[in-house]
Amino acid sequence: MTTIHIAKTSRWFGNVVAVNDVTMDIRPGVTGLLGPNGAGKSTLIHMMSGFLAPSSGAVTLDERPIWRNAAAYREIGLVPEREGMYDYLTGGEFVLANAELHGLPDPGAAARRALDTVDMTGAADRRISTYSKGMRQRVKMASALVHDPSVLLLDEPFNGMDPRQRMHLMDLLRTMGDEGRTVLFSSHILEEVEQLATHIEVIVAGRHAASGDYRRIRRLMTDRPHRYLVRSSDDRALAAALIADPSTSGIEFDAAERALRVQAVDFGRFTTRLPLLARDNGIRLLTVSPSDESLESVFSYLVSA
Ligand SMILES: Nc1ncnc2c1ncn2[C@@H]1O[C@H](COP(=O)(O)OP(=O)(O)OP(=O)(O)O)[C@@H](O)[C@H]1O
Repeated sequence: MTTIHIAKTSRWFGNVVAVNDVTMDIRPGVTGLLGPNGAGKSTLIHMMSGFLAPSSGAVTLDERPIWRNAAAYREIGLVPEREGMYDYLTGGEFVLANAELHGLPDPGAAARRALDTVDMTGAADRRISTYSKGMRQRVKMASALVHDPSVLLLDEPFNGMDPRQRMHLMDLLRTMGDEGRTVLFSSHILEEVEQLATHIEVIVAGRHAASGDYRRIRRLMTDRPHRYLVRSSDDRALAAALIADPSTSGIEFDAAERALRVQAVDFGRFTTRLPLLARDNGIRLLTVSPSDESLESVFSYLVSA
């Protein structure tokens, strides 16, 4: 059972601060590292896997520093986002080369076991250049697992996978988490993280924004104020009715859109109250559309909360 502890850790590149004073623990089981593009997920993962030194703070594996600690590397498997594979090798040769680099006592057996875990035994003798995106991903997984690490870190592993490959990988990661390994994967898609992770850490613009199980993260994301664009048969009367209702905290008329811009207190209350208010006042609703549903706006709300 292994825990990665990230303590007051920052990493900057020149004057770009990629990770800013982050503190979190990654424990056994499956953790999702959720954040929009450029949030600092890869930089954090590279520090956890010993590829990158923190500029300040510390990243440790059961109290031992990871940076420049070969013993720690033996306990960590990394599936990077980018592909650094030799296409002229077969999948089997690639995994075997990794087993040999780790200095394992029986590299052949270790490679066979890892390929079997990811269901690639049948395709192990084919060149990597002939593999689909999902097969390449599985071979990367096998290389990361070849030394039977207690920690598995995966950077955006579901990118470019079809639904079947996605399900297969989810099952595999779930099993590893259930076995007591410490599994962390990054993603910018909430639904993906919800399906798999028992624990979620959210990172935005290099800062740690939230942590908890998916219910807590989902609640944080839906209970925030929402903005809607609303058109109706009588915008003036609707605005008067809405502003008198506790579900609404602000309204303005957008002349260019010929619509109301409504700031709702929270999602659930507004969406139940709006149709009732319209009906009671004899108003027809023509358009109701959320105007700030991008993941970025959700994330920036979390950071400012
Ligand atoms: N080697 C580097 N040199 C300069 N800037 C970097 C370097 N690596 C990362 N950054 C910057 O640090 C920030 C965080 O990048 P990072 O790749 O960690 O984010 P991410 O959440 O993994 O995003 P993505 O999902 O797009 O890869 C970005 O602004 C990025 O441009």
